Amino acid sequence: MQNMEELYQMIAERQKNPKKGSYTDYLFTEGLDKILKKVGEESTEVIVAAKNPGDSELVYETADLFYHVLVLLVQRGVSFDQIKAELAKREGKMSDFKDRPEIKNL
Ligand SMILES: N=c1c2ncn([C@@H]3O[C@H](COP(=O)(O)OP(=O)(O)OP(=O)(O)O)[C@@H](O)[C@H]3O)c2ncn1[C@@H]1O[C@H](COP(=O)(O)O)[C@@H](O)[C@H]1O
Repeated sequence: MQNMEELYQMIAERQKNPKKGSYTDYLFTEGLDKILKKVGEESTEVIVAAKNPGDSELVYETADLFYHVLVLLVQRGVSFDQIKAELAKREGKMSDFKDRPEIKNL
């Protein structure tokens, strides 16, 4: 079983030591524009899958999107720890959203 952090490390390893013929290597070779196109494409596929009945397509497309976002982070040099730190900063802080003026006016 591969968690997100392990997958990130695997992708980073592919960038450091390219494995010819691997899809990840193909993305890094093509570069940022290609990776961004894939993130956009996979995002659209998640949206369409979410509108369709059943979970399997949504699960499949979400896994594709997560993978491509991780490739993007590695390509841009953003570490997994940076994402974890950002999420940790939010922990317990988002519950006060109801006190925001724009929410009160709803
Ligand atoms: N999690 C993934 C993963 N998710 C999706 N994909 C690839 O993403 C692509 C998405 O399919 P598409 O039809 O949209 O794209 P495509 O037609 O193949 O490619 P394009 O011509 O559109 O670029 C498929 O080729 C999938 O194989 C992934 N490729 C690799 N991984 C993991 O990445 C790690 C490294 O794998 P390698 O790159 O194979 O070494 C391994 O742990 C893999 O499990």
